[in-house]
Amino acid sequence: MQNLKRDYKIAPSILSADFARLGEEADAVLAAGGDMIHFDVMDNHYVPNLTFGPMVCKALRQYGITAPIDVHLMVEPVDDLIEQFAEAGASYITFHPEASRHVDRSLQLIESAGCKAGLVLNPASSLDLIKHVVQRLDMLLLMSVNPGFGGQKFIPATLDKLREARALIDASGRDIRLEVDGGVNLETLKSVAEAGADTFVAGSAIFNAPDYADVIGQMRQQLAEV
Ligand SMILES: O=C(CO)[C@H](O)[C@H](O)COP(=O)(O)O
Ligand SMILES: [Fe+2]
Repeated sequence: MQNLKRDYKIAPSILSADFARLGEEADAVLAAGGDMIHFDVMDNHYVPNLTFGPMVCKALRQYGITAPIDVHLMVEPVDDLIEQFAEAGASYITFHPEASRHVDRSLQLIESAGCKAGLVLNPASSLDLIKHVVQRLDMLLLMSVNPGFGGQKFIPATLDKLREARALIDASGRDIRLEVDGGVNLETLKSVAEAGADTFVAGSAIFNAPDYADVIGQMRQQLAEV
């Protein structure tokens, strides 16, 4: 057992929630122990699926959600949506570097809009992509599935990449959250935490369970053992 003593955060992805009752669902996962809402924005262009935009983020804030909202942009281009999401109440805004022509500029736009900034790397994308912008990052999100859909199987090569990312983050001297997204469940969570992640997106593992508090409680239990 390692004792890493990280500040672990669980980020339920509302991609797997009942969209007809989104406010109640967001409330329920937070009451069940979730730390932040993971908000997957898909444009049917960068990824082959279509979800929701800033109006829905704003509606969640107006409904009374005060927890951080972690906006994962799977859109191309990126910049036009940054200000809109900041105004809609986003806390973190992360994007895929391949989807922005000027990655450093997009990161600066997020910071100037008053949000925490992050990059998202697909399974085949190299960690070299963060090398020259690491001092602008508040979050690095490693995809452990190809983006576009919930309920996919965790790609095991992510574990080595997480270990490398953890070393890069520790060497940077910055407080950067290392988030993992895709196929995180009670079978994969512990190995992901041991590999260095501190923030865990889970959609289907939580929303497809009959009792959100029970599954989040089991996740916390596993994290306490890392
Ligand atoms: O970004 C995503 C997909 O592109 C989702 O956040 C992710 O897939 C969560 O779903 P699950 O936990 O069911 O894998
Ligand atoms: Fe996501």
